[in-house]
Amino acid sequence: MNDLDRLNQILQDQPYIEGFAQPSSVDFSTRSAVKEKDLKGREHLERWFHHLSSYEMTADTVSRSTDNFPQQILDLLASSTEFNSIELAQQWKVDHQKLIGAIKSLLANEGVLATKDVTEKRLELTNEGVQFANEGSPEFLVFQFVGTEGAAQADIMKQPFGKIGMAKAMQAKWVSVDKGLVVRKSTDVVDSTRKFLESLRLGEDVDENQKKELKKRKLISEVNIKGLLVSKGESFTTNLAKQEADLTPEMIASGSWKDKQFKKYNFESLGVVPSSGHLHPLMKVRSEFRQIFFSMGFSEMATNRYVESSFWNFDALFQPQQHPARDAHDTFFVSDPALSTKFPEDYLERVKTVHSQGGYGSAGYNYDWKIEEAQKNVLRTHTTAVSARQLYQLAQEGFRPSKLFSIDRVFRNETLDATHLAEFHQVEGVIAEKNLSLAHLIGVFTEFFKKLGITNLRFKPTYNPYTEPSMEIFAYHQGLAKWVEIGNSGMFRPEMLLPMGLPADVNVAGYGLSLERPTMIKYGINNIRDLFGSKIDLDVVYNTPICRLDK
Ligand SMILES: N[C@@H](Cc1ccccc1)C(=O)O
Repeated sequence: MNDLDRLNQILQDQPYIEGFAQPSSVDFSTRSAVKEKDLKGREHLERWFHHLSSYEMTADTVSRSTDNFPQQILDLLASSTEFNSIELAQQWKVDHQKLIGAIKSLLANEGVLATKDVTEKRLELTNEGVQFANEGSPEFLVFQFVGTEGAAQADIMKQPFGKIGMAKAMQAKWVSVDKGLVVRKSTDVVDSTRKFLESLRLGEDVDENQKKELKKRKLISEVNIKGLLVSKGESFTTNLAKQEADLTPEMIASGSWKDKQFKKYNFESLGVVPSSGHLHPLMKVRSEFRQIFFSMGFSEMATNRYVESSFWNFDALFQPQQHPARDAHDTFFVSDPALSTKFPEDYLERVKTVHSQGGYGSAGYNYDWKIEEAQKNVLRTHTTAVSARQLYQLAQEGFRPSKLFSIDRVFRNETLDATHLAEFHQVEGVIAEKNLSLAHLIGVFTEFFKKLGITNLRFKPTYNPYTEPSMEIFAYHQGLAKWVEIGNSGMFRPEMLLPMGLPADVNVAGYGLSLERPTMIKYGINNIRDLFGSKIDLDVVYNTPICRLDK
């Protein structure tokens, strides 16, 4: 009889072996299973052949498939009164927790099972116990190491098992030492420590004295295992009807609900996490900035104008028309509508004059200022365009001391990299006050950044077309251990303010910073493209904390 015939014979004699899905027909030449859907092909077959050749064909020697656990449990109960889950797990050689899971799933069917909690004391191998069971006890390793030739005690001591192993092997009289040389005293020894550990691991019992010794060596410890004593419930069945989770309109219409079994409500189960909106990290930091501005008496400017004329974005800010920032390399020009047509006429005239001829004590730039250039629409390159409109407005309404801020998007035609995007957010503050000095501005910064937790500021002179003097603001970054630029600032030039109609003794200080940089620092994000833009991972948005505990 060849293997295939043997297998088929067995299948005929014993059509069902617990825990095994059985192949109904086997193509031996390819060793693959055919016709049986729930066979995991080759792997399963291999277990069959292994089984055929090495064991008696009894259910107990087959390690159980967990596929149909609940049904296996019902079948077992049908022919017995009760079982203890801990013992059954051992008998079936399956993970106790998996068995408990299957029992719990059956408990969802009311009355099928009855259970009682049981606790059993078990001996479990400690980590060291597991190691000894796997690799051998240290005393045995020493015995092996010594070999028939003997070994230097110093060499043994260098081994990880050396110290304990030596002591135990001496005690057991397996080895002896003479002038630093360790030799075997016995020819044949048995690593009983390992054997006992292996037995305990398999759930077999060992002699009480041995247990005591292993406990003393901290190789095993007693643990309480919680299990279930399971018996038939008042409506026990081996044939579970599928339980419906939902009562559907169709069931009501057809009346089929009357014959259905419904799952019990589980009031213990956790609810579905409600889905809700999440603030983007940038918006979280923006709201922090807003609160700081509000607490310092600032009011917010309207920033709902992404498309701005060059006039407000550049000209009103005394930025000459040939300035490189106005180049298409740096600025996005809008093609439709390409031009703005409405400007305050006399103000536009005054801006033209201050650029081309000077005035208010300034020599101007002395060039041919063209309205066509000022009309060109751009995506605003800074929120200072918003500030310019607002300051002009302030002059029209009649000057009053004002503290204004804005936080919104700006656009620059940049090469994208880890720290640059073509659109980002600016945080901008503007303070208009009579006889305001640079000292006031520094005072405002100090206060503003203190509220952000940044106390160490330095200033460096810089150039902006619209401010004089201008300063870059630096802060010491503990993490990077260096000074990093955090903002740009300055006192707006009279060439910008006086044409607007602001009184001559009014000074206006302004400062700007990006929203992205502090957000990246606060949330530990290294690449700006992880924070903003089309490639952002939505999980970043879902998972960033509302509240951070900054150091
Ligand atoms: N607009 C400047 C910031 C700034 C605002 C106000 C005054 C001075 C500088 C920038 O884009 O960096």
